[in-house]
Amino acid sequence: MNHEVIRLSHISKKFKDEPVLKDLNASLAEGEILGFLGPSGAGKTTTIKILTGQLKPTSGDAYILGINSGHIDETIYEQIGIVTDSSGIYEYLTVWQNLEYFAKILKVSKERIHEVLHQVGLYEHRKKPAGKLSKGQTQRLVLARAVLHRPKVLFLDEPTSGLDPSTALEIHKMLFQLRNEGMAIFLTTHNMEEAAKMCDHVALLNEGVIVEYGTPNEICLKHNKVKKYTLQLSSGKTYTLEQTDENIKKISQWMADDVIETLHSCEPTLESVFLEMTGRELS
Ligand SMILES: Nc1ncnc2c1ncn2[C@@H]1O[C@H](COP(=O)(O)OP(=O)(O)OP(=O)(O)O)[C@@H](O)[C@H]1O
Repeated sequence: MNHEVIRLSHISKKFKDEPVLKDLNASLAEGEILGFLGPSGAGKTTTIKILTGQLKPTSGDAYILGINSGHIDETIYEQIGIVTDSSGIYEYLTVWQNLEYFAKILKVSKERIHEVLHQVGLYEHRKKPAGKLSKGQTQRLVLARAVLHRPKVLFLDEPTSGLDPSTALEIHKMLFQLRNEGMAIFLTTHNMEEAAKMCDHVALLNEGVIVEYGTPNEICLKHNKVKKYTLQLSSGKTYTLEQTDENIKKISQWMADDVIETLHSCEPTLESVFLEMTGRELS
């Protein structure tokens, strides 16, 4: 079994008297991606801040690399990488100079800068001022900086938010590669499709409560109580039917009459599970 690198144990957080996180429990092992999914204001960033020692929980314990996050010192930053909105990139420095600056602080070799620039596909752009990069390229530079020192744990707050689908796909490929190298990735998103594709485990967070936790497949199967089918007939009409005795007879008759063009089962998605459990859409 893979080594556990993060544990949230009964974490609650209040700002003044306002409860923002309520009794969160979750864990992340090396070589895995954990997705924290929830709409704006659900408490995702607050959870990252607690895990990285930037905020103290009101109750409960958070552990990172075996250390209680309330007792970590700055040496922990040698082992973690954090990517949030505030990119911390210097616009007037080139791509290379930006990484060189952080490499000095983190005592990372020049060879590693070359390696990471190739990995994120920015080697050709290394002499460009960071301020002239596209949004997707900037995001890749931020990611390059965060993984420069080969952290054991990487925190990503909405890594593909606002990116076009093909750039988002490139970021996904990079994250898979990093995960396969053994990095543990804690990812927040409100993109359920991204989560279903990327994450080994997901926590569905609503108003500070984890309403569902497991692998995306486990969660969808658990909510696949009423089986449904969509059909398109040769007349062009489409139907979504629940699996009842009456509908099975209807479908069998259409089959016998050879009037079915397409027939699919409709399994729940993380999006539909979230809607079912909370009555609200994610995005
Ligand atoms: N320092 C703070 N003081 C008071 N309230 C705060 C503070 N930080 C966050 N909050 C509140 O806590 C709640 C959760 O915020 P958080 O930033 O964790 O949400 P989020 O899920 O990351 O949202 P988003 O997807 O918009 O980034 C929000 O209602 C927010 O207003």
